[in-house]
Amino acid sequence: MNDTKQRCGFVALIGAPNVGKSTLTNGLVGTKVSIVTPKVQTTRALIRGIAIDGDAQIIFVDTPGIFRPRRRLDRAMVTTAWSGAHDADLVALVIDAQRGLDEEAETILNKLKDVRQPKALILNKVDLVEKPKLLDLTVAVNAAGTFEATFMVAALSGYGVEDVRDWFARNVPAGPWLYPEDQLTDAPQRHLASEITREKLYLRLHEELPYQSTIETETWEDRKDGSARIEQTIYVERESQRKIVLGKGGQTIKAIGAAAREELAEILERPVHLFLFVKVREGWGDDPERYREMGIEFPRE
Ligand SMILES: Nc1nc2c(ncn2[C@@H]2O[C@H](COP(=O)(O)OP(=O)(O)OP(=O)(O)O)[C@@H](O)[C@H]2O)c(=O)[nH]1
Repeated sequence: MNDTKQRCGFVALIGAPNVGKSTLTNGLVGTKVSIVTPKVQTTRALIRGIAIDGDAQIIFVDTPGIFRPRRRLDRAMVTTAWSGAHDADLVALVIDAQRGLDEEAETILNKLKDVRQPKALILNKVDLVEKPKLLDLTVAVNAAGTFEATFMVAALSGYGVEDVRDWFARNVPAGPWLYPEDQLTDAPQRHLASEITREKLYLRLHEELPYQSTIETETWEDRKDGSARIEQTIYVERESQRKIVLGKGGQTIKAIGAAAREELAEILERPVHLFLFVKVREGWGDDPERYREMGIEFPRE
C-alpha cells in the first residue's frame, strides 16, 4: 500500500449508557471485539475497536457513560469522557432513537457545543421507531447541535453501519496508520492466554493428563480500571480427568490459575483476573467445532 495515501484518526463515541455504542463498534469493526488498550493510548480514553476501510484506519475511543454526575467520582468520570471527545479527530454522538431526546441526551447535546471537532449524529435502534418519529427526532437534534452528517442505523442488524464507516473513513485526517493491521481484535491475545494456561496445566499434570484437554478463552473483558478479566474453560474428556484437574479441594486448579494469571499479567503488563472452569465434553477430540476454536481448520468432507 502507498503510505502517502493513508488516513488515520480517532473517533470519540459519545452517548448515554445503553444506546448501543458497543454493538455499533462491533459492527463497524466487522468482528466482535473487546476493547483494545495499546500502551501508547493509556492517557487517552479506552479504545473500543479499530476499523479499517480502504486506506483509512479508524480508531474508536470510548467515552465512559456520560450521565448527570452526582458524586465526585462520577464527575471525574464525566470529565475523562469529555476529554476523550476533545482529543479525538471526529466525534460521533449516538442517540437511542427509541428513547429520543430525553434529559440525558439533552445534557450531552448542550455540552457538545463546546467540542470543536466535526460531529456526526448517529440515531441507533431505528428498528424500534416509526418513520415519522424518526424524522422529527432528526430535525430536533440537528436544531440543537451542529452535525456534518446524520445516520440512521440499527447496529444490532447492521443496517446502515457501512455508511457510517465509509463516512469516517473519508473524514479522518491523512496520516500513517498507528496500529498494525491485525490489531482489530483481541483474538491473538485470547489464543495466547489459552496457550499459557495450557502450558501451566501440562507443567503441573504432565503425567496424569497428557493431550486429553483443550482450553478455551470464553470471555475477555478489558476493564476501565486497566485490568483484564478473563474466563477460560478447560475441557476434558472424562469425569475422572476433571477431578484430576481440580485436585483435592480445588488445589490443583488453583495453582494452575495462579501461575497462569501471574504470567499473563506480566505479558500484558496489567492486572489480570483469571477465572478457570473445568468441564467434561465427551469426545471433544472428534468435534470439528473445537478444532476451529483452536484455530485449526479441517476441510469439509
Ligand atoms: N433493537 C435494537 N437494539 C439494539 C440495537 N443496538 C443495540 N441494541 C441493544 O441495546 C442494548 C445496549 O447495547 P450496547 O451496545 O451494550 O450499548 P452501549 O452504549 O455500548 O452501553 P454502555 O457500554 O453501557 O455504554 C443491548 O441490549 C443491545 O442489544 C439496535 O439497533 N436495535
